[in-house]
Amino acid sequence: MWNQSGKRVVGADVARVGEWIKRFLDKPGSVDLAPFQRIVAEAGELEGEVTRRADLRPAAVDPDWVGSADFCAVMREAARRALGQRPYDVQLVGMLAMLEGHVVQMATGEGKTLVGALTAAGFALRGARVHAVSVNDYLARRDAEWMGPLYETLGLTAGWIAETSTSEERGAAYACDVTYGAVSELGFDVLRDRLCTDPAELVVPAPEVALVDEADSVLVDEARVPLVLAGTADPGTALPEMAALVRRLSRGYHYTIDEEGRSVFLTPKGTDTVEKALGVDLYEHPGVVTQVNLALHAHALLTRDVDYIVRDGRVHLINTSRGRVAVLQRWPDGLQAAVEAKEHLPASETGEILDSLTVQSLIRRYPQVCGMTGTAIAVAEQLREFYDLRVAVIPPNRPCVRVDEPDRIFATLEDKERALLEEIETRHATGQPILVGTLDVAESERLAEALEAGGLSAAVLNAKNDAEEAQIIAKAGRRGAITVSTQMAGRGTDIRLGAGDPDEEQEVAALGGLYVIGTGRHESSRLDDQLRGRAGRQGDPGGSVFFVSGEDTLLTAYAPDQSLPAAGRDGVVRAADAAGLVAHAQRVAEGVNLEIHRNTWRYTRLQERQRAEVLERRDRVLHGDTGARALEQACPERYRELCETAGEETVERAARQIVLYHLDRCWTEHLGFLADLREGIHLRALGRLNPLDEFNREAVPAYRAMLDEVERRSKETFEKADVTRDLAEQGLKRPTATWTYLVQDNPFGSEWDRVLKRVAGALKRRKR
Ligand SMILES: Nc1ncnc2c1ncn2[C@@H]1O[C@H](COP(=O)(O)OP(=O)(O)OP(=O)(O)O)[C@@H](O)[C@H]1O
Repeated sequence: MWNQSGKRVVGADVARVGEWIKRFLDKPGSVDLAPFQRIVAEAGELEGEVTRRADLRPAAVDPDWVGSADFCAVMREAARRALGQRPYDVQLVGMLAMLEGHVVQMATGEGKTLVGALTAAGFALRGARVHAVSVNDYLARRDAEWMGPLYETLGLTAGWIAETSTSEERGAAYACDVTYGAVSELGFDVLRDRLCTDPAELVVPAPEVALVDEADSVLVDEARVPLVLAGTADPGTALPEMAALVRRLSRGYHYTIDEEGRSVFLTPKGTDTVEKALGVDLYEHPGVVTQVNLALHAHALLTRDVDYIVRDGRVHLINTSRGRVAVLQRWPDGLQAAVEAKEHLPASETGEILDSLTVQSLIRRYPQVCGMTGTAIAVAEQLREFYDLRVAVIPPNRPCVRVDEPDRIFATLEDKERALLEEIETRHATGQPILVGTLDVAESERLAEALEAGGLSAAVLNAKNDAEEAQIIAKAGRRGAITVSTQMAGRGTDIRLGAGDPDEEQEVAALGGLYVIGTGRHESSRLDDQLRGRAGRQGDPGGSVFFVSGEDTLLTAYAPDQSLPAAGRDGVVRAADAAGLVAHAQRVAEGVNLEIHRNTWRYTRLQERQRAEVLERRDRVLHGDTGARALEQACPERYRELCETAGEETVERAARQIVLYHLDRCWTEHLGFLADLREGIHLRALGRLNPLDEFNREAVPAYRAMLDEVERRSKETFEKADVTRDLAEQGLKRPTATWTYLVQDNPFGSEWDRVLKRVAGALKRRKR
């Protein structure tokens, strides 16, 4: 990974050399661009001739034409005519790399929206249906509308879906050549289709091409997030008395928290206090232990304004890598109800999980995947491991001349914060616009207050006010602006120097452009790079620096046994190996997250295979007469008899309904079984058995048994049902209301890890 810290770029030439070295270092994971560059150079020669063509799209598109020099020249001309933007050579190179099925890395402000649209158009011209996977509804709509004229010029159609879209609107959007939609919406539609009993109700067409925006965030950071379809909603279990009880406990005395802040354990003293308060022996009441643990997790490990905010009487989770409210997300395992109880709120609804699908599995359904992002190289190995994708690093249109300063490292948080305020004050006095990236909402508010107290006013952009985002961002590049923001990995954050005013732009450029200050290194170097990338877009001048302290969570959690070299009197740590320690902590954090990803994937892989097989069966039943043939074979007498009285068509329709009902019902039960199995699998690990092997050993026969059960129940129903009457009234009642949500990544590591720690903690206690 190219380490930004310590890199000083002083001019365009150095930047070019830097790019070359970067390409060399990145070689193992990145795609060779030379063939694409040759095609684009050839396209340049065709430009004059193509501009004279009246109709750009050839009468019949030969799939091989897509990707040729003539095709590139046509796409360039189409963008110029439709949008008034002539794609740069690097944008065409990016398009060709995506058409080959790669993930392209292009820096902030390089025009990825246009590259994505050109690529989508290319796939569509080849005759494929494209789903442009966005990160939110706003961007899905914005990009579809913004790029609409380009598609039109090429004789193609584009549509978008959002949370509020009706089923007709969805149907119309999916009928387009290119459909833009947030990853969650695309997934929810797939899940909802899962319950259809009439082929006419299906909304999502067969997956063909997924073009993923912010590919690292969707394909890696959010890959583990399960999208859930639930039915028959019930209120969750509220635990106000547990919340009240744990509120009285003190850290260190009643409970301890592990170094990474992922687990919390009751001390023997804490166990006594809880047992006395509840009047039960915890060891004999595992259900109560779970409730206490959930309440304790909510109390001690989840912090308001860091992990979530409370707005309009509800808990809203914060997506820490985006610094925004994670719409529709919930925590798993009753943790949601525990946090609601902690905040004195009524428990929100839960429901029986009818089906679920991880983002990774959703994307892997598509035979062709490509993507784009500002930071892909750092996750090149994961993209290859989990999706078999390669990364193409596209050079910027104009070399980046941003100055990335080495980290400023301090012994204590206090020293760091003092120096940070001084730096902001000094820079601000020159008029240079400053963007301060904080690690969480609480910090952004604290900093804005401290600045205010010092007579400086800052615009604050965080998960609490993301609706005003565009306006705040529009002003962030103005002379003298101070903007304090939580992580803004989200697209659409284009900070223009001087906010579009040419005179002010010159003035701000002369002051050094936008200066980005990070108040701490993130757990992932990609997030650091994304923050830096806000400055120096399209060859603008700019600078960036991170302030780090030995008391930052990154260091205390991931390098707890190592301490920073001694600081000078001013609190600054100058020794060269300090930067190495910070980088080490970040690598450990990245390693831990990768391991969690791998572990989750290992467990979900089998479930996903089973799911795919069940869906295949379901499809055969839904679209054909497989259900009827199976029942005819299982109960020939009954089948013949019913055909005679009710007619073959009615019997076939009823058979379809019966088999689909039991298949869906049994799958839901099987999912519940797998969840319980996984929850309990830790006990095998204590018996020195490999939990994953054990999980698979049980999950496979359970799946076969489930299929037999579908057959048995279908036969039983068929034997006694009155096929001429409504089957729902005869017990085949489907959930009347379904709802969808995402399960927020377990903040405490893998389920297994957490439960194992809990059990080990309990055993340790008992041994004393
Ligand atoms: N070929 C072009 N000619 C002129 N302007 C362009 C061209 N391509 C893109 N732009 C403009 O550059 C700006 C940035 O584009 P866009 O928002 O797509 O960048 P991005 O790479 O997606 O950045 P981010 O990572 O912040 O989302 C937009 O205002 C867009 O109109």
